[in-house]
Amino acid sequence: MVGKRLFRYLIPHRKQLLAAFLLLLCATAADLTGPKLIQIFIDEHLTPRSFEKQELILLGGSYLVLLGLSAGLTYMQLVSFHKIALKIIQQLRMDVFGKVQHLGLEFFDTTPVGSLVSRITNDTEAVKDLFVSVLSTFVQNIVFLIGVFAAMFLLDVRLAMYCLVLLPLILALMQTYRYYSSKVYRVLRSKLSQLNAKLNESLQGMNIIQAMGQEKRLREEYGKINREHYQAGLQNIKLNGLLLRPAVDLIYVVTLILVLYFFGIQPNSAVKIGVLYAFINYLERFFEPVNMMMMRLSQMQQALVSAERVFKLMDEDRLAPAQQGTDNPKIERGLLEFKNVSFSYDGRGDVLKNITFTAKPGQTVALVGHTGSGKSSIINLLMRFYPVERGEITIDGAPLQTYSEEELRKKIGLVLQDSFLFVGDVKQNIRLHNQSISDEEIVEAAKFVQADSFIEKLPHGYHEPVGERGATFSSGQRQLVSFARTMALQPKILVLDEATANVDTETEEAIQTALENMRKGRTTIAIAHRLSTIQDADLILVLHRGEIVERGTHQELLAKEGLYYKMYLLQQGAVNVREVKKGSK
Ligand SMILES: Nc1ncnc2c1ncn2[C@@H]1O[C@H](COP(=O)(O)OP(=O)(O)OP(=O)(O)O)[C@@H](O)[C@H]1O
Repeated sequence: MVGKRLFRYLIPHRKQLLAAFLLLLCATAADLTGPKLIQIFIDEHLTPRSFEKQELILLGGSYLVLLGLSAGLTYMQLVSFHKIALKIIQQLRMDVFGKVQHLGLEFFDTTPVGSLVSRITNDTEAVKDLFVSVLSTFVQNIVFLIGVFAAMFLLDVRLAMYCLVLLPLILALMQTYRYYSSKVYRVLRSKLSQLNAKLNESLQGMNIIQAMGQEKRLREEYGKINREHYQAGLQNIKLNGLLLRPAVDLIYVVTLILVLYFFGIQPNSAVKIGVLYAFINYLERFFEPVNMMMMRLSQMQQALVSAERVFKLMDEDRLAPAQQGTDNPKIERGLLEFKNVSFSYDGRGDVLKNITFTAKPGQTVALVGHTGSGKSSIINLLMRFYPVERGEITIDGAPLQTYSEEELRKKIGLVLQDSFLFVGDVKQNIRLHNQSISDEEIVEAAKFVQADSFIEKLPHGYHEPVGERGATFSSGQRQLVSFARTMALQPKILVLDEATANVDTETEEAIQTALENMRKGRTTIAIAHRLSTIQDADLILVLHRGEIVERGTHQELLAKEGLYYKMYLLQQGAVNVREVKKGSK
């Protein structure tokens, strides 16, 4: 199964493969003719003591030419096989990377990032070995073996027939090795994956780890997996040590003794000494490729286990929800409706229950509620990160799932609490490699969200380098850059996960002004953690355990004296609220 799929990757390269194979044949033929020439030298010149100069020059010259030819052809075939192998692996990596990009967030919720990295890098690397060294070694050595056998038959049929018995013995040995080693390799690869996952977790959360003094615990956890990895590695080495070279060597020694006993040491042996020399030479050459193959068998097994893991990832069916139908509606106005939407991440408890609301074009709808009440889940569905299974979400009257990915991403701008910046510079982070956005539009977008003033002050302005995750920028600055990025696309609908905590007053003011500007004229769905920022919202939805328990404007909700009122009270302090209420009456 795995082998078949890997084989499919070879098909586009069949012509190059054939050429490499021919080169290999020629190289092997050149290599194998050597002992034959030496046999002629021993039997026809050395034993009868006939040293005809011209014949000897011819023989010696041919031997040298053969050596040169064999070296040249070997080089060429090696390069050819490696080229094919590298191309295949390049394709495999692209395929698996492409697949991962289309997986749904549902998949990422349950798969450690480190283990994915392990599959895309380590496992494909192991598969590369299969094509780079295993395949060429196997093809080469099988050809070599056939050549050795042919030469043996030409030399002495009887001797060669005896040696044929070796083949099933060696195949049985290979099979036994494969059976045991695949088990060990599976453990080994999964431990490596776990090591990477733990490493990733430790590096990602370094600030928290250091702040909470978790270094020792994580070191211990990492150490535990590392020990298990070592144990599996040790088992593997023992298996290799026992079944690979030593077992083959043993067969070789026994065969050698038998051949010498039956054909060599007998006083009136019918076999000539030159033939015996050449035969033993061939026998040695027979075991050379067998040993090579046995050594590669370990790599092959490792590669097959890795390929199995890579293909499992490629077969993953938790895909990101895709467009359905071919209507290709366009978002023109920004009318957004949730109709009786219920949702569960795990198919057990509902985290959203019967959510129904309408955001008219240009309106701001704010989502408020305690932590875990379902605010982000509403956004996750609206962004089509998860499929809507019960109820319906429509935009401008068309169901969400009928929109193309491109239309959704272009017309719905998302600003998350934790702004993610890519490695590159500020300008690239705003443009995100969208060539339809001009430099002027970038500056315009930055000005629009008040990011311009801080960017201008950076030593390299818009070309200021950005490191991984934008770690050298403050959270407020990251937020402003991500606002500019969103606004550069001029979205029709804005989805905001408000994050104004942890920024200085000046930046907060800039952010608030930016948000106000951004919301103008476009439908906005905003998660508000601080109720003071959404008082002017057209509709406020108060969520509690996945349900909308209250809805209305700020004043209406205060008048109700329900959950919103209590939340507001907590945030503002009791005295202020009473004043606010009095003022509103
Ligand atoms: N990816 C997920 N997989 C499974 N359950 C999830 C996932 N994300 C959230 N939940 C659960 O869904 C519920 C709603 O979470 P959600 O993130 O929507 O709340 P929230 O109101 O946005 O909270 P907060 O204000 O803390 O961000 C919670 O009980 C949470 O445990």
